[in-house]
Amino acid sequence: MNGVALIDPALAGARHLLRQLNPAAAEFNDGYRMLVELVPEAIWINCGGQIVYANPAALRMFGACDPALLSGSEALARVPLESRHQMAQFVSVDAGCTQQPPRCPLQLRRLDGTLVDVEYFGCAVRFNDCESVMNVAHDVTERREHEQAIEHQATHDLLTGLPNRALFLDRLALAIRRAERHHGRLAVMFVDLDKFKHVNDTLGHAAGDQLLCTVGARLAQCVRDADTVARLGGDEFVLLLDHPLGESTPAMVAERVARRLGEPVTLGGHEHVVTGSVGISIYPDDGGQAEELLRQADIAMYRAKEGGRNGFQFFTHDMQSRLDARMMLEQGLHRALQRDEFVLHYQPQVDLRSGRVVGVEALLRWQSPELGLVQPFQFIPVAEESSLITQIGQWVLDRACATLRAWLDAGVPVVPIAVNVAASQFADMAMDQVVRATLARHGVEPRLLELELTESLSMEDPEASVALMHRLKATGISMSIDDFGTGYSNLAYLKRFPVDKLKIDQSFTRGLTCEPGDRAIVTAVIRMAHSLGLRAIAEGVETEGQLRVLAEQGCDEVQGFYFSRALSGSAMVAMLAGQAKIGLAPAAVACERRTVLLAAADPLLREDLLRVAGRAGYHVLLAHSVDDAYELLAGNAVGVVLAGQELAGDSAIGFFGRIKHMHPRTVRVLVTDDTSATNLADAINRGSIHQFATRPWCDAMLDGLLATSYSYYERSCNEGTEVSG
Ligand SMILES: Nc1nc2c(ncn2[C@@H]2O[C@H](COP(=O)(O)O[C@H]3[C@@H](O)[C@H](n4cnc5c(=O)[nH]c(N)nc54)O[C@@H]3COP(=O)(O)O)[C@@H](O)[C@H]2O)c(=O)[nH]1
Repeated sequence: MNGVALIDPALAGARHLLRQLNPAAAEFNDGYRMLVELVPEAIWINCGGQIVYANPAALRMFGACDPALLSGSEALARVPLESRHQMAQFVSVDAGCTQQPPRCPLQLRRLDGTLVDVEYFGCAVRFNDCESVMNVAHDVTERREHEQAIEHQATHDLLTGLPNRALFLDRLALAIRRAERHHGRLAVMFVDLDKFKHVNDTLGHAAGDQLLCTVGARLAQCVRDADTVARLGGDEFVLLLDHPLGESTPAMVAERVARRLGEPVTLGGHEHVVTGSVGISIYPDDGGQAEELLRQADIAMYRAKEGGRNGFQFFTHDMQSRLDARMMLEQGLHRALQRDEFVLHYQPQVDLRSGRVVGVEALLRWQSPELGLVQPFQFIPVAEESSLITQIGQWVLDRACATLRAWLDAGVPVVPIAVNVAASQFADMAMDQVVRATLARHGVEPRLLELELTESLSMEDPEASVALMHRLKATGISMSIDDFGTGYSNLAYLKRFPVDKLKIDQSFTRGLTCEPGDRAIVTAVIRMAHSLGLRAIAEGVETEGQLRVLAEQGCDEVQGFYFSRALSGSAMVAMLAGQAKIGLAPAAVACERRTVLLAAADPLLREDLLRVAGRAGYHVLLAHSVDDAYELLAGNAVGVVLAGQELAGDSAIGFFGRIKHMHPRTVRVLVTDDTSATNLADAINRGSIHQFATRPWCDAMLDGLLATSYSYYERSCNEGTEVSG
C-alpha cells in the first residue's frame, strides 16, 4: 500500500469489507488489498453520511489529488439531486445477496463541481463495525462520448456538420406533434442550389465542398436557433421553421435565403455568385406527416426551378396532381414500349432549287388505346427526364431503319430518314455501335440515315461529343444540328463537329417576314452554314412569304406545313412515289409593275386609296392586317407602302419600324389623325416613315401623295440607294 489510495483509518475496515465481499476468504490478505486498489471501478464507502474510504480509481474519478480532500467529506455532496433517488434503492441491498438490482446509469459530482456519467452499484456493508454503504461506480464518460460520436455521425452530415435527413425527419415529426397540440403552424423549406454541378465540374470537388459548407453556414444564419437546417445530400438543404410561425414568415425567410445565398463566395481565387431554388410546404395546410411535407417541399422546389431558378414556390395540390399525371404518363410510356404502341410519322424535307423531296424527318407519335394519338411534346420531355428516352430512341432508330428496308424492298424511290436524338441518348457513348448494329440488322446503307442532334446536347461535354460525332460520322451516316440558334453553342466547337447540315429553328422561320431580328439570324445562319461547307435547312415554313425569303437568302432546304405536315408511313410512300415537286412563282418586278401596298383598317380610307391608286394605274395589293401585309411584302416587289393609323395586329408606326429594316427600299407613307403624337415625330426622325397625310383627305391629295412617293422610290431604285426621309 503506498499510502495514497486508502484513507488511512479505514484500512482495518477495508479488510473487514473484503471479508464480507468474499466470505470464502478467511483473512484479508495482500492480494485482496491490491485488488481493491487496482480495480478500474471507483469504490468508496460512506459511513454516517461521510466518506470514510475511497480507492485510487474513486480519487481519480472525483478529481481528488489528495485523499484528505475526500476523507470525512459529506457523501451526498458527490451526488446531484437527480441521482439520489436512483442511489437510494441500493442502500438496503445486502452485499452477499445473489438477487442484486442491476447497475444503473447516473451522474456524480466531482470536487470541481462538474458531472461525471457512471454506471453505479451499491450495497449495505458493515465497515469498522458501523452500518455503511459501499459504492461502486464505473466511469462511462469515454464510452458515452464514443456513443455520442457514433450517434452524431449517424444523424449528421459529415461535411457540413448539419443534421442529416434522418434527424431532420425526427425533429420534423416532433415539431408536428408539438404544433398539433398547440394548434401551431410550421414550414418546411427545400433549398436546392442552381447549377451546383457546374461548380463541381469546373472548379473541382474541393471547391464544391467549400461551397456547400458556406451555404450550410449561411442558411443557419437565416433562421432562429430553435429552427433546424439540415443537409439531405448533394446540393440539397432543408429548413424547418418551427412553431410559432407568422403568416408571412416562410416567404420572408425564403427572400432572406435568396439574399444570403446571392452574396459572392470566393472559390478557387475567384468570386462566384450562387443561387438556389426554394420549395415550401406548410403544416397543417399541406399535410400532417413529416415525409409528406418534405416531399411536397421538394415538388414545390422543382416548380421553382422550372420557373427560372433563384425563386421560391409554395406547394399547391395542383402540383401534386400534375406530378401524379406525370407518373401515370411515365407508366403509360413503359407499357407503350412493351405493347408496341409507338408509330412514326414522316415530314418531307424539300430541296429549294429542285423543288424535290430530298429527305424525311421521322417524328414519333404514341397511339395510346386510352389517350388516342399523343403528340411528342406531351411525352418526350417526360421520357427525357426518365431513362425511357434511351429505349424509345432505340425503338425510333430501329423502326426508321426497318421502314427504309421496307421501302427499298417495295421499290419506293427512297430518300434518307432523319431521326431525332435526345441529349440523354447522346450521353450513351456507345451510340455509334448501336447505329452500326441497327443499320446492319436491316441491311440499310448508312447514307440513308441522318441523325438530328440538338446544340445543347453537343455542348454538355463538347470534347466527348466531338469524339462520338466523329465515330458516328465514320459509320457513313449524316448528321445535322437541330433547332440551331436556340441553344448556347460555342461556335469554336461548331467547326469541329463533323455535321452536314444546320437546321434553322422554326421560331426564327416564324419571324422571317415580320421580325427584323429573326430575319437577320436566319440570314446569318445560312451564310455561316455555307461558309462552313454545310447545307442549311429551315423548319416550320408555313407561308409562301417565308419560303420566298428563304429562297432569296439561298437556303438549301425547307420543311414545314406549307409543303406538308408529318404523314403516316403509307401517305409518305404515296408522296415519294408521286415525285411531288414544290414550285415558286417569281416575284413581280416593281419597276415594271408599279406596285403599292395599301394597309388600313378604316374601310373608307381603304376604298378611297383603292380607287385613286387603281385609277393611276398602280398594281394594288390590299392588306387587312399586318400579317397579310408582311406576307404580301415578302412575296412581291413593293415600291410604296401606304397605311392608315389603325391596323389590325399592330400600330402603323410599329409596322413601319419593322419594314424599314426588312424592306428598306420601300417608301412608307402614313395617313393619320394625330400629327401631334411624339412617336410620329420619332418615327419620321428614325426614317421609318417618309411622308404623312392628315384627315380630311380628298382624291387629289391621295393622288399627289402616291405620285410623289412613287417617284421617290423610282429615284432610289435608279440610284441604287435607300430612300432617305
Ligand atoms: N428525341 C426525339 N424527339 C422527337 C422525336 N419525334 C419528335 N420529337 C420531338 O418532339 C418535338 C415535337 O415534335 P412534333 O410534334 O412531331 O413536331 C414536329 C413537326 O410536326 C413540327 N413542325 C414541322 N413543320 C411545322 C410547321 O410548319 N409549323 C409548326 N407549327 N410546326 C411544324 O415541328 C416538329 C419538328 O421539330 P424538329 O425535330 O425540331 O425538327 C420536336 O422537338 C421533335 O424534335 C423522336 O423520335 N425522338
